[in-house]
Amino acid sequence: MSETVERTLILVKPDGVKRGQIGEVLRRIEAKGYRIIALQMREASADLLAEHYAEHTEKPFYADLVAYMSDGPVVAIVAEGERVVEGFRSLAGTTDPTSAAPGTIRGDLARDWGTGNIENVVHGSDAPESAAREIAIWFPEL
Ligand SMILES: Nc1ncnc2c1ncn2[C@@H]1O[C@H](COP(=O)(O)OP(=O)(O)OP(=O)(O)O)[C@@H](O)[C@H]1O
Repeated sequence: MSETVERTLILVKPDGVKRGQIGEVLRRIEAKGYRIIALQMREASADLLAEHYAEHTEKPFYADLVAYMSDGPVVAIVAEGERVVEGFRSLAGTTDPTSAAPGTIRGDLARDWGTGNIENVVHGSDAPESAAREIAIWFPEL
């Protein structure tokens, strides 16, 4: 890897898997020009989610977040490319799908379903340091 090549951890969350959006998310990652270097479908255990969402375990929405993220399999993806961490956040759009810009994954593929959860189809690491931490959690073999 050259010095500017980064990796990021992307999840297609259970709502995206259930709604048949795996292919569309992969298509957008590849259409942008990032390389998919690892991919797996799995159920996220409570322990894995506690590690992944370590910064949120004390938040009032944490129990609902775990219920949402455990409600079916997720697809974990490692993508690679120059500035891919920032680039995928830009493809994903803002956290709240109602206000996420059209053209983004969340803006185009998600909305508020009245469940009380923010169901927003994808996760993307928010910084190169979190990407390294999250990739080690989901893909310890990498
Ligand atoms: N106030 C909230 N109420 C309910 N769920 C929330 C709330 N804030 C965040 N979440 C859920 O927790 C996830 C992680 O929150 P975070 O603030 O890290 O958002 P994000 O960085 O946009 O999303 P992600 O980390 O999944 O890419 C969100 O994607 C959403 O599913």
